[in-house]
Amino acid sequence: MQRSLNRDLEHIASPDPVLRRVLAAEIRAACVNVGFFYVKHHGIPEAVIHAVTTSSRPYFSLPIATKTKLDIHRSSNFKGYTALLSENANINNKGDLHEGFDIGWESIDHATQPCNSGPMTGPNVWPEGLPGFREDVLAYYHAAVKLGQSLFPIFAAALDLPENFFDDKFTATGVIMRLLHYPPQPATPLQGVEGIGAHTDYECFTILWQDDVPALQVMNTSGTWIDAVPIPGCLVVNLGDQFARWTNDVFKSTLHRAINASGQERYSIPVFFGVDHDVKLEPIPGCVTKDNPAKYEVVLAGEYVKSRLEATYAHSKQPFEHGVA
Ligand SMILES: O=C(O)CCC(=O)C(=O)O
Ligand SMILES: [Fe+2]
Repeated sequence: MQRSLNRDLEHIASPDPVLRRVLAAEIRAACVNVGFFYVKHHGIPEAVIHAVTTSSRPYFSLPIATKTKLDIHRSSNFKGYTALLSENANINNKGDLHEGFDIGWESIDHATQPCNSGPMTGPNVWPEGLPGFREDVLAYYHAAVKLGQSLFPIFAAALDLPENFFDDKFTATGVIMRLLHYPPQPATPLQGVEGIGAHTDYECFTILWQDDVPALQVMNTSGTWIDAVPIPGCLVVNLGDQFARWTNDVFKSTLHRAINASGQERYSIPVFFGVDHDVKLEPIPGCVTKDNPAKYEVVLAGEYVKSRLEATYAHSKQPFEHGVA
């Protein structure tokens, strides 16, 4: 992915509307043409990133039996551990060569209760014996939520909407965060096994931290895979299908995949920004025109994400349904 797709968020909350409009125009160009961009000056403190990435490694080094105690199939709302090959982002593949740990909204201090996030409502599950793990993961989650909250007004401006358009549609209860670990795999992957198969994301947008091991690839409009190499100090932002449906494909949700052929372990952290579960994804004003007629049926945001998650994990569900695992 070109370095010209690097957006500087320094002025994201500037009181100067001209600076915010310049940023919105740059972000619009990336969203309409590519659906992927890098961000620098994103505001997530280096110490918060360091803590969560340092906590992620010992988590994945836990014995498999410890990790599968919290297997995502034991949860009714997609929380916990996903084992190697248990997710399958591309249904034509055989399973993804990564393992993960998924959480949803939770207050750091237990003081506030999350409001209803619809079908995904439910407590997070936390492994025992890793002091500081929950705190480090939640600190990153909340810092990422703050960044996502600051991006929504810019996306709104990029769509020629009032900057507060998403304010009553995003309370952060639909935000899912994953710690991911990709073991190395051969440079020519076995047929049907990639780190994560070609897919589009399900929510409005994703903020991705990746370590310095390259693996992520994005498909361009000619159907060629382009490397989205890690850039120090930058995060990747990509749009997902909630935004594509809502904007009638004015904003692009682009196919991407990861293949870790580096010979080293790779770690990444995507945070997926879904809007509140009861938001109807009806075409945003201005996105349906004579030349761009409505393409999608109207769906509820939370039901939509739930159905996509169910499809992703369906192929590894059986042993849990029959109580074997
Ligand atoms: O790990 C990565 O670089 C990409 C992860 C991803 O695409 C996803 O989890 O949806
Ligand atoms: Fe993705």
